[in-house]
Amino acid sequence: MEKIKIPKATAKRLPLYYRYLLILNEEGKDKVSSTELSEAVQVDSASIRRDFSYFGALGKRGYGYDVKNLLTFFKKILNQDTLTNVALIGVGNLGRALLNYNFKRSNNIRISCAFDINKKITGRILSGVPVYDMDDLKQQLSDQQITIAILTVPSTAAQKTTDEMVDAGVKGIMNFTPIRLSAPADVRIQNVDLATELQTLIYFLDSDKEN
Ligand SMILES: NC(=O)c1ccc[n+]([C@@H]2O[C@H](COP(=O)([O-])OP(=O)(O)OC[C@H]3O[C@@H](n4cnc5c(N)ncnc54)[C@H](O)[C@@H]3O)[C@@H](O)[C@H]2O)c1
Repeated sequence: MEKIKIPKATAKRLPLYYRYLLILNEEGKDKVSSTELSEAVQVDSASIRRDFSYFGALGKRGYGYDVKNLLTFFKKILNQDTLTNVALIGVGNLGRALLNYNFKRSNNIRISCAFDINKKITGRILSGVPVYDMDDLKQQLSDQQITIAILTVPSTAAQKTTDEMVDAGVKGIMNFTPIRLSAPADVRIQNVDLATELQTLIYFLDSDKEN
């Protein structure tokens, strides 16, 4: 499939659209208007129309969008036809919670291997996922062709493990540690920070009160 260059903000909204379209499809709905989509995913309809315009004329004026067509299209663009295997580094409190969470139910993502340095857990299978020693990182990632990893090690080990992951060919890191990692430019890092998200929420609630 031809790669379409789309703005980052649009790319972020794609999974939202996809999830809602799945629901509509399950309900047996054939078409959806941008207004209906807008209410469901909480994105203004002008943005929705603009987002969809990047993918060509998918909608017809006065008719709305064809749900099945859109689904087929998003499936391809989001790679939902293929299962993506990811690795988890650091099987502590947070790591175990993520292992327990079955990503596959809503997305085609699966944590297929985990790594740790703690000999008490390496060599075991937790929540159906084998936990390997960090010494096996390079070999396992290469064997399983994994280029995406979730990082849940203590902050003191964050940069060291990042260097190891980069050396093992990782190109995308979901970073749960509070450390701002340094990595080569071709490695994408997505930082996840509950505290910041909560602070944003508090900020919005406070400013709602003022208005
Ligand atoms: N982003 C968030 O919202 C959020 C929330 C909670 C925790 N965190 C962060 O997530 C990280 C993990 O937190 P936790 O509570 O699960 O910690 P934890 O101590 O329970 O688990 C860390 C695990 O990493 C392993 N580990 C240590 N050094 C390692 C290394 N060099 N290589 C591989 N594995 C190694 C440990 O053996 C342990 O199993 C911390 O950095 C914490 O600050 C982030």
